[in-house]
Amino acid sequence: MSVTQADVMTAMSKVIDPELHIDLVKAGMVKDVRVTGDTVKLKIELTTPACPMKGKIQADAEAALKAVPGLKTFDIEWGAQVRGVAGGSGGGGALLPGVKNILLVGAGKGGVGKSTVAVNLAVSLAQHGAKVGLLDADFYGPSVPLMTGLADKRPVSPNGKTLDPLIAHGIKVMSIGFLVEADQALIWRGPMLHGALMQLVRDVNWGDLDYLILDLPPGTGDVALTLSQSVRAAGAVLVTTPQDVALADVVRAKQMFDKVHIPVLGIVENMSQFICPHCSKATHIFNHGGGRKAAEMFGIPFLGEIPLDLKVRESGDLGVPVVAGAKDSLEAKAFQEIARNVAGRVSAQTMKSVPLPVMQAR
Ligand SMILES: Nc1ncnc2c1ncn2[C@@H]1O[C@H](COP(=O)(O)OP(=O)(O)OP(=O)(O)O)[C@@H](O)[C@H]1O
Repeated sequence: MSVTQADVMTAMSKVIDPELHIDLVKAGMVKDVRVTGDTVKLKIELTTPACPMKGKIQADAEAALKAVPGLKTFDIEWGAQVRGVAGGSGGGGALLPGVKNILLVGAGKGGVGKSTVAVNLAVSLAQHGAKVGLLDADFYGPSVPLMTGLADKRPVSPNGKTLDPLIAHGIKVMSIGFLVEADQALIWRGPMLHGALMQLVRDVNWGDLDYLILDLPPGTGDVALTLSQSVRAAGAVLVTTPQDVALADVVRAKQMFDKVHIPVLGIVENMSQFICPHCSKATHIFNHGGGRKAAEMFGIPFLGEIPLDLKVRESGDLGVPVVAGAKDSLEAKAFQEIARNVAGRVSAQTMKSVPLPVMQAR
C-alpha cells in the first residue's frame, strides 16, 4: 500500500495546535511534503520560534504520522515564521512596515518591575531566535539604557534624518534616555510627549522585526492612546506585584487598554516570593497570588511569576539581564517561560486577524 501526500495531509489535519485551537493544515504550518515510497519528509513551520506548545505539537505530529498505514519513516524539519497582526501585513502598518508585532509592557503604577520584565522578555524572545526591538517609552524614568548596559552609548544617524538603534544582548534598543537629560523628559505632557514618541517609533531604523516591545510609562494612558492611533499593537502585558492593593492598579491599567482597544495578553506577577538563598524557604514578602487573582477576575491569561531575588536587581544594574547573565537560574527560567507564553498569546492574536493561507499539496 503506497502512501500519498493526501494521507500525510489528512494525518496532519488531525493535529491541533493547543494554543491556536486550529489544526496544523488549516493554520498553514505544514510545508514541503515529499513522499518517497514509505518515507515522508515535511516541514512544520510554527508561528513563533518561542512556541510554548512545541513539545506537545511535536509529540502529536509524530503520533499522527506513525498511525499512517504503510508509512515507515518520517523526517520533520522544524521551523518558525512569525506572523503579523492586522491581516498579515503587520502591526507596524505604513509607519513601520517591517515590524510584525508590537507588544506593550505596562503597569498601573511605578516600581513594580515593568522595565525589568520588558528587557528580559525582549532578550528571551531573541534567544529563542526571533528578531526583536525594545523601545523604552518610559519618558518619566527611562531605565532601559542602564538595564541593557548601554547607559554611556549614544545612537548615531547615518543620514542625518533617522537614527540607528543600538544593539545589546541580541536586540535592537532605543530609549528616550539616549536623547535627552532625565529632568527634561519629566515635564513632558500631551503634544510634546506625542511628538517624542512618534519620533522614536518613526525615525528609528528598526528594520525587520518579529516583535517590537515597548516599555510604557506607568499608569498614564497618553502613550497608549498615541500608539493606538498610529499602529496596531498585538497586545499589552500587564506587570503587577502580588499584594491586594496592587489589584486596584491592575484594574486601572486594564481599563486604560480597553479604552484604546488594545487587547491585554495577560498578567505577570513580579516579586512574587523570596526564596532564601541559604535554606530555600519561600517567604511571601508582598503576599502571593494577586496577579493570578487579577487574571482570573478579568478572564485573561496569567503569564507567570518572577521571584524577588537579588540577582534580578543586580543584573539589571549591571546591564546584563538575568536571562543573559544567569541563563540557568530559577529567575531566568521564569522569564523564559513568560516569554514563550507571551509569544503564544501573540500568535493566537494574529490568527484572529490573518486570513488563513490556502494549503497547496505538492
Ligand atoms: N524580581 C525582582 N527581584 C529583585 N529586584 C527586582 C525585581 N524586579 C525588579 N527589581 C528591581 O526593582 C527596581 C524597579 O524595577 P523596574 O525599573 O523594572 O520597575 P518599573 O516598574 O519599570 O519602574 P518605573 O516604572 O518606576 O521605571 C529595579 O532596581 C529592579 O532591578
